[in-house]
Amino acid sequence: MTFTTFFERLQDQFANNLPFAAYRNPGATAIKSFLQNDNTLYKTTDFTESGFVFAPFNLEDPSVLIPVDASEIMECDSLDFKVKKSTNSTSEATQIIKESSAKQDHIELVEKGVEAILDDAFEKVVLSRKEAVTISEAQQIEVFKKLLSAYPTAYVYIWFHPQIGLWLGATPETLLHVENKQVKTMALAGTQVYKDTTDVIWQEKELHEQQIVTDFIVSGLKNHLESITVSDVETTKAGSLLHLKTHISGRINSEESGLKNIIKTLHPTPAVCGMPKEIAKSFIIENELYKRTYYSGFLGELNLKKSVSRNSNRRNVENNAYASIKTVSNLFVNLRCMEIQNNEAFIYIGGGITDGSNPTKEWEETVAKSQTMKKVLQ
Ligand SMILES: C=C(O[C@@H]1C=C(C(=O)O)C=C[C@H]1O)C(=O)O
Repeated sequence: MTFTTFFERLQDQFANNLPFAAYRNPGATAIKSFLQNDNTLYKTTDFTESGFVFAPFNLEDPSVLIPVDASEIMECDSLDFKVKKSTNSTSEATQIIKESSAKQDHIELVEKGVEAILDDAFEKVVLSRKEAVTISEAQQIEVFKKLLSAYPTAYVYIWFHPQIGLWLGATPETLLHVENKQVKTMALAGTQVYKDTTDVIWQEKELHEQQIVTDFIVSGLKNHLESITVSDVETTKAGSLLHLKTHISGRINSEESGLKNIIKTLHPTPAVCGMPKEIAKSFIIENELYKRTYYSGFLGELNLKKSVSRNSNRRNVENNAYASIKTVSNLFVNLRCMEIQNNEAFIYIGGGITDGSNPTKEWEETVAKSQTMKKVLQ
């Protein structure tokens, strides 16, 4: 399908108020989409269903599914398109007024978090905020094109359900990649602004907050996986930011260790919640000044059947005999994202707090992270 037809179909789906998800995997050129045939709000009950899942931060709230069986699946290539530059409509004056109270509020929230850590309530907590930016209504699907163009190495998506809303993002963080029994994930944390090099020095605070994430993931996965491998920690670039990343992989060791149990063990990881998980989660729900809903939840392909041919040299007919079906889930953490309501975009941004956190610097980190979305709203 051509890029133009693909986007016309997305636009029609949106105009008809029908649910859809469109996305491009990190580093890929194909853009895929699920267009749901009806406007039902389907939910996953145990992550055994097949489709596109959109799950909240708090799994006590429902996870939405666009089922394979109720959808048309389309695909196009993103190689051949250019994005038009448009002018920014946000008034600087309004931005400044909104920012001054937002800054004070976030600093106070972080101070509260640091105090709780010093009181030994927990070791790490990720604290976040929501910021409104005025946009023109016509921009909605155009913003997705801009994200595709600006962030080739991120997982870029647009997701819509008439009963939930419109979300977009360009996230650097994989929650889980599962192919049959093979599982891959990552520990991503620690942030600094990219300044022309990835060869940078990391402070103790960042190394510590990222190590908490690695340790949590590895110890949780030990109950579900065998042959676990953990890479060295590396610096990775996400837009104009740098993070610390460790790759973790292994093989599911028993039938009981299904996707549901692995998701429940990992999500939300200390990259977006904290350590210990449940205490940090309660602190977030009680103290953040808004409800996260789907920010820092996860989304992506759930239990899709994909056929793989074992020998690409054979002719088509024989290929079929050699093809096997694998079950693939490709889930990403919903970060660097926004929710669009009419002519307002709500950007969601947060950062990891430990005993070494400086509240003003944490505010600045959220400002830097907000640029990932603001860049495509200008
Ligand atoms: C919470 C966010 O990002 C997470 C927190 C990070 C940090 O605290 O340094 C870095 C990457 C992400 O794991 C966000 O982007 O909103």
